[in-house]
Amino acid sequence: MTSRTLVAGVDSSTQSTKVVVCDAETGAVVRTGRAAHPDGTEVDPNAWWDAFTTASEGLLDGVAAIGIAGQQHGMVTLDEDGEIVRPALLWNDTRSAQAGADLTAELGAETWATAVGSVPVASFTVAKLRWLAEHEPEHAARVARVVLPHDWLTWRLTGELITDRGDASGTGYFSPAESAYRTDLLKHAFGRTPELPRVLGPAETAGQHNGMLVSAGTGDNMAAALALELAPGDVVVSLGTSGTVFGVAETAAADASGEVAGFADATGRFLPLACTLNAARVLTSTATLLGVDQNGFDELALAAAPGAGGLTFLSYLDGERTPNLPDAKGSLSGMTRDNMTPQNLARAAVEGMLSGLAAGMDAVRAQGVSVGRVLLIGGAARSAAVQAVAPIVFGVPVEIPEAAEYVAAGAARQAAWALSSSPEPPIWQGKTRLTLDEPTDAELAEGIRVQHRHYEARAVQHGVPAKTRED
Ligand SMILES: Nc1ncnc2c1ncn2[C@@H]1O[C@H](COP(=O)(O)OP(=O)(O)O)[C@@H](O)[C@H]1O
Ligand SMILES: O=C(CO)[C@@H](O)[C@H](O)COP(=O)(O)O
Repeated sequence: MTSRTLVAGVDSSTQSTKVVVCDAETGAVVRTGRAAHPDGTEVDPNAWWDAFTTASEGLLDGVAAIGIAGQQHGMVTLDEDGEIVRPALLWNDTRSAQAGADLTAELGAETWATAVGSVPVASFTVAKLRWLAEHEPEHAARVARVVLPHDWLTWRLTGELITDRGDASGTGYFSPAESAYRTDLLKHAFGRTPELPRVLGPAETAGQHNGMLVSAGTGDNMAAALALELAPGDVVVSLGTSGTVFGVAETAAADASGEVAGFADATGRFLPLACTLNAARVLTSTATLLGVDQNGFDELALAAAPGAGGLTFLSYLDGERTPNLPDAKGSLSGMTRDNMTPQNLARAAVEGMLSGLAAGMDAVRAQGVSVGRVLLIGGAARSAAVQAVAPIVFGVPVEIPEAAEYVAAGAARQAAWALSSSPEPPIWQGKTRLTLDEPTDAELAEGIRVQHRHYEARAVQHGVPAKTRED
């Protein structure tokens, strides 16, 4: 009997760590594990290590290589001794909104987009570092190294300060087009240049851990793209804590409007991406309000007619990133005595959350990404209501890849690639995909999108620009 080679992939995302162990040749999943992260937008990185240890317990025997994918942008600061200076500020922590606005005003949106592919809103590491320099100078003074969540976990495994193009492209001080750090921009934001992790190529090796090869790792969205083997016309919509829309591109994006982040991917190409702060948790919060569980929520939403009787839910429950309204609050509009039902509210939550992503899809499309079909992934893609509403709101065919942890699978595929020393990632067996029913009433579908855009435009018009806020 020939023994098969095993590889592991880790997804250290906002709410949890997931680990998958796969057959390196076929990609077949043989073991999985999971552990929760603490809530909150600032987290001690040691909690991610603990979650990784718990989630991977008993899974890694006989594994030849491992790759780590992580939530993007989080600011992990280390001192001279490698100690954590302060809890990491996560991608969804909006206290750095003013810093992002200031950086944009100081150099101009066009300059940032050209230099690093993105305009620095609150999520970007560069804005968080500016916030640290301004608000916690005693912590800033201790910072000797700045890394991202996946870099920190890779460092814990290997002792090497390593990153990859994909995750580095979310810092705001790395040029995806040039594949090089822009330390001038880091210095501009932070006042000096702490040590940064070395950027590896897609199939390079970061080091070793307990006899396993450790690959470069990457950001969670880049890992999902690697797992899904995106073809031209494929656009992913991921419904986790964040909502993201992205496709693979051959050239770097530079959107000075700031709606699309011009990231690099994990294969040497590019990953234009729009991100919202409000996805799966819009549904869970609304379910809690309605006193139902996820299945009960789906039943309610599916019992309402498309359009939710005219209710429009602008789901900015955690502020918003796209559009850039860090201080926005959610709103429910169009209420009448007739339409205020639990069914319509549940439906409006699904339609509102997905409409925000449809707007992101328009922005990604405007960057030259063709949208032939949507691949829907992430925790909330499991929702029957989401599956019913997504084809209506997106207006293109929607497929649900076979239930799987795509971020962790992408990290595992990267590990298999690093192990193979081949120029291309291994070809893994195609996963089956469920094609969702397409809408029959295009006019109604357009009505939902138009209504959402109307309220979104109003929110943008009345939104408080970061530069006029009082901290
Ligand atoms: N059937 C479902 N309906 C709606 N939401 C769901 C469902 N299953 C899981 N979720 C939600 O998905 C989220 C987790 O998704 P995940 O993609 O793992 O997030 P992240 O990667 O940000 O940690 C949680 O908020 C969870 O409540
Ligand atoms: O900030 C972004 C993308 O730019 C987020 O997508 C984070 O990478 C967090 O991802 P999830 O935990 O929601 O998957």
